[in-house]
Amino acid sequence: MGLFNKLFGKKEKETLDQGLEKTKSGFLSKLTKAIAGKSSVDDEVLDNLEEALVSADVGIETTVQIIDRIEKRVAKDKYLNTSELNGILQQEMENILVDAPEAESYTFASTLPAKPYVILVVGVNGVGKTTTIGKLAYNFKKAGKSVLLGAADTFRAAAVDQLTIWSDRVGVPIVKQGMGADPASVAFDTVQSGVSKGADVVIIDTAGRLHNKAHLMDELSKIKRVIQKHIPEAPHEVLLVLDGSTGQNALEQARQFTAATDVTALAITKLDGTAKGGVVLAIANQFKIPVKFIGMGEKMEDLLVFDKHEFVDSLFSLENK
Ligand SMILES: Nc1nc2c(ncn2[C@@H]2O[C@H](COP(=O)(O)OP(=O)(O)OP(=O)(O)O)[C@@H](O)[C@H]2O)c(=O)[nH]1
Repeated sequence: MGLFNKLFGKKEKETLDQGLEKTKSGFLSKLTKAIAGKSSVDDEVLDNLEEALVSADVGIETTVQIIDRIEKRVAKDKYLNTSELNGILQQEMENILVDAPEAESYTFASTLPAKPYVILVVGVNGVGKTTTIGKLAYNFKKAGKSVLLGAADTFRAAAVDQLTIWSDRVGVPIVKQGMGADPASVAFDTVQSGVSKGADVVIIDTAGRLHNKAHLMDELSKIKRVIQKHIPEAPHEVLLVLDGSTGQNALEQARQFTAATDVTALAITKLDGTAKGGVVLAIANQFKIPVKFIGMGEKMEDLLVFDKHEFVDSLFSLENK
């Protein structure tokens, strides 16, 4: 994503490097062990690489694909030095990560493809959905955009309260109704207000109850239908928030949400402080949905626009600068 590289400054790289420390400490030590003292890429090297990837929660399926690609590129028993092999592994890990179609790529600062640009945020409770919405609002606002939030998670009073706290903290308006109100009605009001106020970005929070797929599907499609009464092309983004620290469980949530609605992008949170950062590769690869944002901490500044090159590069970098 050339578009994002410009925005990936020293500060972002530091946040990424620090946040991924746990993931890479396990990964890199196994990687080093896999290659150390080897003079050729034999089955043992490949087995050890496989172990390094699985231990970082890249998941069996994706790991096997990466190893297969490496095997195809590297003639068996051919000598490669450590940096050559690292380079190939790094490239193949990047290749696994899907890019958003050019038309759907955006940064906080770039001109958005629609006005208002409507982002519907989905995900189960506790994954960091509200925090991510707050961080998105902060970043868009900082880039000079007007933002409106919609509290369509009306199932729990706490969800509306929490979103209100973020709207105050960031200084952006919020549309809400009473607890138990119809989520679709809140979404309708929010988009209507966004249109009449000329907002650049409308971000709508939804309830993430997973106990019943049919229910989730109905609720999300109803929300979409009412939004489309105002803007037929909206929502422009359905952003699924997943908690990266739950590793393979996040994959299960992705499975359920992608079955219930058309998810267009992923935000993976809580990658700081977990050794399971490789799950980003597993999720992107398995669902072929681009990761657009990653959460690297609880503060407003801790949401990064995902850059696959920088992400993989960080997994391989030995020390924090
Ligand atoms: N370390 C870390 N914590 C995060 C991140 N994102 C969110 N959190 C924390 O995770 C917890 C849950 O976040 P919420 O935003 O409240 O989660 P939610 O999905 O909206 O859940 P409910 O509000 O319960 O519906 C909070 O304590 C956040 O501060 C992140 O990227 N890193």
